[in-house]
Amino acid sequence: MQNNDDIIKIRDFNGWYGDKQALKNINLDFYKNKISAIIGPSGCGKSTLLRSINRMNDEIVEYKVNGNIFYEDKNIFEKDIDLTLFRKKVGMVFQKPIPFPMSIYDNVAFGLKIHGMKNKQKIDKIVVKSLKRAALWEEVKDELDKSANSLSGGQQQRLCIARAIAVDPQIILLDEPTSALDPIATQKIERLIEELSEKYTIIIVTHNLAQAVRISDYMFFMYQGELIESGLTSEIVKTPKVSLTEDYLNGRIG
Ligand SMILES: Nc1ncnc2c1ncn2[C@@H]1O[C@H](COP(=O)(O)OP(=O)(O)OP(=O)(O)O)[C@@H](O)[C@H]1O
Repeated sequence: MQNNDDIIKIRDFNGWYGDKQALKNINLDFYKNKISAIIGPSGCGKSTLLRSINRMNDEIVEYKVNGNIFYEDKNIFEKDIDLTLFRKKVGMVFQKPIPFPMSIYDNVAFGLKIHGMKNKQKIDKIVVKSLKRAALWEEVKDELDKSANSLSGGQQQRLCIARAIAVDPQIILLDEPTSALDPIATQKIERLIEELSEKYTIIIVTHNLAQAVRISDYMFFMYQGELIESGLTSEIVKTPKVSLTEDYLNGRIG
């Protein structure tokens, strides 16, 4: 793993919901322009870990952490961090595609306007580019003014990805992005994720082991709040070092 550039470093990291510890002494690196999959059985802490990376869990009052997460060597818990700017760089896509109740165009332009962009031509250009990158352009180019709610679930998820891309992130966090989608839409999103990794760092939480094996470069297997094993997906799948990982891969737990 040493030959890669790390973009996120997590060190001695713990997270609690009230008294319940959800993350236990997590230490790991996520690498630039790679697809990293966080896997493990339900309740093992995958989403909590993902939502800690862009401080999304700050919104949960009883959630407390200690330890450190570094984004490009800057501690994300430092007081002077500009959270809006930080989340622009570390975007997130959720399990259920939830477009804003507005047009397709406005959904993608939304973040740009929030961040103060006013030049209509520039916004138009980025909207088109983002929809193309999210592999949605061909399907929506003649109906940009239509409500985003008129799109199918798979199209809505690609729209949410376009919305995340529009503000020029470095990292895209995806929390079970295909679990509400049918197999064809899932396949499209998987192909898209692979394409996106050329430009972005992708961290995906999935309970779908086959999906993690198909698309990820690195795997992070969690169990009961702990990181049990991590490494190249191809190596972990072939020769897991820890028996718990082997049990999970063989469907004996989870
Ligand atoms: N808002 C919350 N308040 C209290 N406990 C929570 C909260 N969110 C998660 N937990 C608990 O923290 C633990 C880890 O949950 P988390 O959602 O991170 O797991 P997960 O691996 O993503 O699970 P799943 O695959 O089912 O989504 C679980 O025991 C869960 O019940």
